[in-house]
Amino acid sequence: MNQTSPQAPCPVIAVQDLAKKYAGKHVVDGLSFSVSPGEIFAFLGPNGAGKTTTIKMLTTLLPPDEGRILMNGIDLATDPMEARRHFGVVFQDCTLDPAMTVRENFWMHCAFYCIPRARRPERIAHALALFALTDRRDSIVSTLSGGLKRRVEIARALLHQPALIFLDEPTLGLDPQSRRTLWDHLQLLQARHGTTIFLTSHYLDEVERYAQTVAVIKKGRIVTQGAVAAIISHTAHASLEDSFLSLTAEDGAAEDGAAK
Ligand SMILES: Nc1ncnc2c1ncn2[C@@H]1O[C@H](COP(=O)(O)OP(=O)(O)OP(=O)(O)O)[C@@H](O)[C@H]1O
Repeated sequence: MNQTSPQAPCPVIAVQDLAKKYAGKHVVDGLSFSVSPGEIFAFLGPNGAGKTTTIKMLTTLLPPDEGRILMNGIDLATDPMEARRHFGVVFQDCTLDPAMTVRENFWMHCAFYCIPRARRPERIAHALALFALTDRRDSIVSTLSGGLKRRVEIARALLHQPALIFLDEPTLGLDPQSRRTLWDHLQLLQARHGTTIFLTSHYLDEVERYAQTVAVIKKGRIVTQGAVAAIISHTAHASLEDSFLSLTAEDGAAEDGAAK
């Protein structure tokens, strides 16, 4: 009998001992975790816990003070340009050009990522179809609703066909219908393309319903990580929200506890 166990898939993200200080105080303090291919991974924490700072380091926008980040095996410290081709990112603040059409915004992104001109129409058509935006392709972005803008931003972030997408609070500020539609599209993206989705959210009911794996941080440190069901069961609560509240309780001042 073959004694070798099946090889675990190479993580899309492998983070080891990541740290960042502001004004001499750690806001990210020795994070280690990995994200498997094709999963929806939710990175949770109270306000000010260090989620956005971590995403900025994972997306090469901020250099870590310590630690190592591998993306599909590529070391961000030594080859950030190559690593950038492997991910897309959508931050909380909209970065679309409001005066341009959806298609023009997509074209700009293709140009930025040096996608050959001949391939751009097909890529753009595919991204529009995946997020049910085809009939909005010639709309000026400023005329779109918040939910549509968010879908446009996510679809745009996929034009260079990244294996991984970072979404910082993707459903923040959207009405229930728009949130549900967005999740439907994210699930489609995961099912059809196997895209790994790394997100932050304060909507823990959504995370419980849609994510497979969760890491919870508090004051820059991981307090738990694992499968959603395992965390709920381990903490002996009825919901992820209850588990989260018990895991991050204490002084109740995570928001103000980190350096400003
Ligand atoms: N450029 C900066 N200079 C100094 N302190 C900063 C800077 N950016 C963030 N911080 C501080 O670092 C801490 C972590 O911030 P971060 O934005 O990463 O938290 P977060 O978990 O994303 O919070 P939220 O859920 O509110 O978005 C906070 O105390 C914040 O005030």
